[in-house]
Amino acid sequence: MDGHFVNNWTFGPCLVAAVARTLRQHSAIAPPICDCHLYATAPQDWVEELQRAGASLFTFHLEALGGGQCSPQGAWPRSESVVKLTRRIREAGMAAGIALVPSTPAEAVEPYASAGDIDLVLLLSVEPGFGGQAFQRGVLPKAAYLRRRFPDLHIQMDGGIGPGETVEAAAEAGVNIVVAGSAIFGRSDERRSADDMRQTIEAMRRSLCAAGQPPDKSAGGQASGEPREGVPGGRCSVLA
Ligand SMILES: O=C(CO)[C@@H](O)[C@H](O)COP(=O)(O)O
Repeated sequence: MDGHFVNNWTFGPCLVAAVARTLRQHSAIAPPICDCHLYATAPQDWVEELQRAGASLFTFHLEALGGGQCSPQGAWPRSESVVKLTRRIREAGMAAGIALVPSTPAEAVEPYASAGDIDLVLLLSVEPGFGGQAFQRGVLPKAAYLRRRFPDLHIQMDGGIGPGETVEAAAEAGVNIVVAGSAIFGRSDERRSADDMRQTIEAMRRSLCAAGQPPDKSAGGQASGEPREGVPGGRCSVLA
């Protein structure tokens, strides 16, 4: 958070570097995932610095680059500045993600997902800026729509998600990565809370597998359904 795109400030590359170092030492996932979601007006200014800091996933807001608007004819553009940024992110060796605030429709990201410009779409399920807000169920149809259109795409959801109803609804809509703040940090049962959410997502992936959507083995999918060629699904992940 840069204090411009949202009215809040979090941290920059120095802390990302410290987190990445800690992840390399302690994460059970090798190589670890260092997921950076930029609430920044100029995400393009941070690519190389975050790559050097150890970021593995760089997600920026489509709205920051003016990409959340459709044409008067109702068409969603594939903006050159967005494509250029996704290329730079990938050339720097990171996965590229596009984030949408709750009011930006899923269609806005379709041109990039269709063209294979991105690895992930992040759907915010709260207004950006602060943790501890209530989950907005209205974003669920966006996830379901994107999952139908792009079975291979990582769909991440962030905001107001915790064990139980919210993670279940997200998983059912096709989300395969959830980000949780208050459901994990500052709780005495943080491990249980994270495990619980992970299990919910994995169980949903398993049932989608059974219905013909097996896991993406290349991404380390853990669902147990028999993989069927050409019918992908996402890796189950909980990021905190
Ligand atoms: O950055 C944001 C919202 O701006 C989110 O990442 C939230 O901070 C997640 O926290 P909870 O909603 O899970 O408390």
